[in-house]
Amino acid sequence: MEGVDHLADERNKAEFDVEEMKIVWAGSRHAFQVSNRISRLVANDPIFEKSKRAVMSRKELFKNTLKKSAHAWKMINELRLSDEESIRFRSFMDQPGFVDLHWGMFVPAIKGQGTEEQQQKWLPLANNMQIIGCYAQTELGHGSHVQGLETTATFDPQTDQFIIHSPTQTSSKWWPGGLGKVSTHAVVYARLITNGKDHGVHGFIVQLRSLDDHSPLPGITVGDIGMKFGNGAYNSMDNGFLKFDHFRIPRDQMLMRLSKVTREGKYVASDVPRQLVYGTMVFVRQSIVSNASNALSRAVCIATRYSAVRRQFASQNGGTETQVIDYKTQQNRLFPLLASAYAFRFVGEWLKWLYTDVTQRLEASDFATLPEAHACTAGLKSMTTSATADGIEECRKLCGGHGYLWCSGLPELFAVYVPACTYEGDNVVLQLQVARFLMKTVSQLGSGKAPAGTTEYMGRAQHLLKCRSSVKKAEDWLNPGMVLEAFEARALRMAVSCANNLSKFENQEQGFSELLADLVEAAIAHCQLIVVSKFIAKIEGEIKGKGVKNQLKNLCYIYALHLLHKHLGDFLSTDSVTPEQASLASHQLRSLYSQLRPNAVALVDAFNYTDHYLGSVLGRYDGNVYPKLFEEALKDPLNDSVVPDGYHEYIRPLIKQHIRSARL
Ligand SMILES: CCCCCCCC/C=C\CCCCCCCCC/C=C/C(=O)SCCNC(=O)CCNC(=O)[C@H](O)C(C)(C)COP(=O)(O)OP(=O)(O)OC[C@H]1O[C@@H](n2cnc3c(N)ncnc32)[C@H](O)[C@@H]1OP(=O)(O)O
Ligand SMILES: Cc1cc2nc3c(=O)[nH]c(=O)nc-3n(C[C@H](O)[C@H](O)[C@H](O)COP(=O)(O)OP(=O)(O)OC[C@H]3O[C@@H](n4cnc5c(N)ncnc54)[C@H](O)[C@@H]3O)c2cc1C
Repeated sequence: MEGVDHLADERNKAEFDVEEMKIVWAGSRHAFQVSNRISRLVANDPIFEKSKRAVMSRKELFKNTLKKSAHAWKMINELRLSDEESIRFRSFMDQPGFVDLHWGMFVPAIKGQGTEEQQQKWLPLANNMQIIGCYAQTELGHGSHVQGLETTATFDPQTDQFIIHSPTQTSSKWWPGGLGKVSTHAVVYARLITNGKDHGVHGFIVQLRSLDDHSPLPGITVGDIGMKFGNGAYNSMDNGFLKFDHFRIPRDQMLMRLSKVTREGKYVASDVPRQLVYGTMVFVRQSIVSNASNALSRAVCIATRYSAVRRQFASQNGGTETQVIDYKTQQNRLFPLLASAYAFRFVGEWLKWLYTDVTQRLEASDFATLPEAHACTAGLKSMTTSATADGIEECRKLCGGHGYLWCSGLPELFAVYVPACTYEGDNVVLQLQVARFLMKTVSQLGSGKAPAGTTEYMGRAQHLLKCRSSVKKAEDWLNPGMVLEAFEARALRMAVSCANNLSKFENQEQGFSELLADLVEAAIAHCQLIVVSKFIAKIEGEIKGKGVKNQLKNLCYIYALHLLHKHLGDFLSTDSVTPEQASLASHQLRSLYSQLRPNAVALVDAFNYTDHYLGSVLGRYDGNVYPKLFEEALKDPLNDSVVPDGYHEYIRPLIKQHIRSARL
């Protein structure tokens, strides 16, 4: 029935102030107001309609992306939207496209690695979209191993130019988003060579296409790398290839904030760490963590609302059938994902703070926290994207057969999201960076240098290596100190065990390669500790609104205890908990699920997503699922006619042949 709220009973059960929770989720009242206004602006504009993406051809989809991006840009200018509002606008538009890389990587690369003069020259052009840029780092042969890139930028002192060249097929740039068909410019990463000496990988601003007719400049071969996973999905993006044939650029187009080449061809390295050339990746990894909570919360919102609508099997005494959300198995799969969405939100907020802090320190030439910022952004990017990709797929299964329909919104969400486990650093490669950082920290214990920040707990090694959890009853698992201690003990003991095993090898690098799998597990344990500790910090802070804090506490302990349950092998093998304590944790978890149950729909309403953004018949706000599933089915091109195209060619002859042979 149109206009009826099929989830009204669920909403009436809520034991907290949903409006206040919306503000906690958004981060502040201001952020909530911006999101609320901008999401509705996008939802109400027919240009941003997105229900036909799956049935569009690649060309139609790409052109549709261009149309949406141009319209968004027009509105952003006409309405004089601020940077914050514009970012929200693009996010609610919900269509991957070249603008993501222009604003997300090209502009930040110039800001982070360009000199003042270079910024003054290039940023106004980029900010007005008079040039459109991308981030061209990865090559056909190398992505993870950045130092293995093959593109060269050789300085020619005669002409005061760099000659950008792709010496091999594997040196072709391959993957950059926005490169294939749109970008006029790119920040290209290439090996800098002066006077025959290779100085490693540096960034260069390179024009690729004519600003008059968009044709590639002489010496440039560029195109799209082809279809990717899923219909619609990430195929709106023109990921591209690029080959240079001795292409020349002026010397001042090398990004020279970190190091420079003089007119005479002298290479001058500054005293800042060379890793700052990776700064754009650190920035994007940080934003990907916040984005993980967006993607996971969308999937969880769909699965929660649908699980409340969907009924299967009558209860034992007959009567109405059971809502599938009332099955403990459904709760055990769904509620930890709901808790994870909140957990990733809060750790994302904290990571944003950490990133801002390290950026300010770098401005003041304080590089001390850079390794930690790198480890946190790399590790949390890896951990949250893996959990989110798995979580979206679990939400699809939680919706049964209908979850597999494109109109559930989940297949496309998964297809768009899953490359996040690979881009901005393969998730295993990134956890190994965390592991290196942890091994270094462990090796320095006892050296008098106290670990700080997220490794501060390692400074309490003497206690954490010996302590026994004092949990005695299920309620003890609601004690933040006891939960944290179990996670700290597990993370530290896993890291120390790796370090001990490493020390048995004469060659550290060889030992590291042998122990890669254990090292990744230790890194994940450390990252999970960070997320749990930031969630606990959140619930210990000031939180307004009736019942809001209570709900967040439940979610926090569900998050922590489900991790304990999932990684029980780690907790038991490191003696961080006993089997009895683990069983008390499972008992507590079941009780928390029962407490969360009446609040589940309200907790996903607090995300404040419009039906447009969700893009799901199953996750509709009003829960009016079944008639809308029919409506969607009838819109399919196959239903344009009752007798399908091809009947006369392929079906009728078969049937007729069968009838003939049956008569024989
Ligand atoms: C794009 C955002 C758009 C937002 C706007 C739209 C709004 C929409 C809303 C939300 C958007 C959310 C985001 C969506 C994004 C979609 C677009 C995706 C686009 C994808 C782009 C890319 O993939 S770009 C290419 C990324 N490539 C990689 O990540 C490569 C991975 N490899 C590496 O980073 C490094 O090479 C590696 C870390 C593996 C290091 O290798 P190694 O050889 O060991 O390193 P070396 O160079 O020798 O250095 C050793 C030393 O340095 C330390 N270190 C390494 N990296 C860093 C760093 N970044 N910072 C600081 N320190 C670093 C390392 O630990 C070693 O230290 P020591 O051990 O020596 O102490
Ligand atoms: C959708 C999408 C968009 C992208 N956009 C851009 C872009 O805009 N610009 C850009 O420059 N790039 C872009 N990329 C490229 C992306 O950054 C790389 O694909 C990514 O960094 C992974 O590198 P790779 O492909 O070389 O993987 P590989 O390193 O080849 O990974 C293959 C396997 O090897 C394993 N492996 C590799 N090294 C190690 C190791 N040292 N130890 C243990 N295991 C290892 C990995 O875990 C993985 O299982 C994009 C990629 C995708 C999928």
